[in-house]
Amino acid sequence: MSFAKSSACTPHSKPSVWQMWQRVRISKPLTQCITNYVSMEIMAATLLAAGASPAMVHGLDEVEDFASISSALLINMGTMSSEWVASKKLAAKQAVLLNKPWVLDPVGCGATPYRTKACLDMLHCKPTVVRGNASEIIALSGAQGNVKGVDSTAQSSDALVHATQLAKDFTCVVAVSGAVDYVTNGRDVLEVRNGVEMLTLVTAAGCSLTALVAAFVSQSREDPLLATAAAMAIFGIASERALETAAVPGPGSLRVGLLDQLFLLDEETVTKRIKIQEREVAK
Ligand SMILES: Nc1ncnc2c1ncn2[C@@H]1O[C@H](COP(=O)(O)OP(=O)(O)O)[C@@H](O)[C@H]1O
Ligand SMILES: Cc1ncsc1CCOP(=O)(O)O
Ligand SMILES: [Mg+2]
Repeated sequence: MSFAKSSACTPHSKPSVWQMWQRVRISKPLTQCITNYVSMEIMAATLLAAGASPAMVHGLDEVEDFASISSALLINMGTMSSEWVASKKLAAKQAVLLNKPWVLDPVGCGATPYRTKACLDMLHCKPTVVRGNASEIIALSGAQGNVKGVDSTAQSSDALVHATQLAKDFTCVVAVSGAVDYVTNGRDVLEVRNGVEMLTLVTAAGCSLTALVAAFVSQSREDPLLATAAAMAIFGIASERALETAAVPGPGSLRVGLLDQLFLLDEETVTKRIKIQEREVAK
């Protein structure tokens, strides 16, 4: 199945990527982000530009109540301490209790034993989706990876087998980003080929992407696999347009342009550029 030209939707077909995005733009889901100090501003800006309503709320005394009123929850392991981890567990538990989706970004998993254990603990709190770079997903699966802090040293294709196993073991969707993004529920695999390599030089680009996934998934509960791929494709297309239109083709302009393009992208551009394909896997 290719989604390249499939913007139309009949009563019996899946909603298109564009339609999934419009649900976000229309509903403006309140998206609670328990994230890291680096990403807070760009993540909030990304969600706003794409049509969602972000709130960066991580205080232990408040997270549970905030999770109750939010439509989506993003939990990011970037700059953590034991109090933050306690907040994350409380919020995730509340989301699960209220049947709300939550999305995990295991930033830097594998870098230290403390971080790896904290990410694993969160994985046991039943995320709807996990999105990480290749090194993080490999480490999360328990395999020995080559980790360099929060950056990946592996190819996304190397992490696909680990992503698939994690998705099966934890009954969730797992997305690995990279030159090709892979999104799997343990059985089906979608490949997303949108995006630009320079995103790896924009700090918290991946963090922001994961928050966007949370917003998309909250409005397309029936298909978290496609909703995750949709968010990744939209983010990738916006980055392509941002780099093409930048006065200075560097990470600074890409960062700003990405926000502008998330605001400006229209259906024709998305339909023309989208590169989501179902990967053929032996079943
Ligand atoms: N080599 C690449 N070519 C194109 N896009 C890439 C490449 N590497 C990463 N990306 C994109 O950059 C964004 C962030 O992914 P990544 O760098 O893997 O995550 P993180 O920032 O968490 O390490 C994603 O949209 C991904 O598709
Ligand atoms: C640099 C850094 N250090 C701790 S969190 C963080 C941001 C990581 O962002 P991303 O995972 O999107 O590259
Ligand atoms: Mg990351």
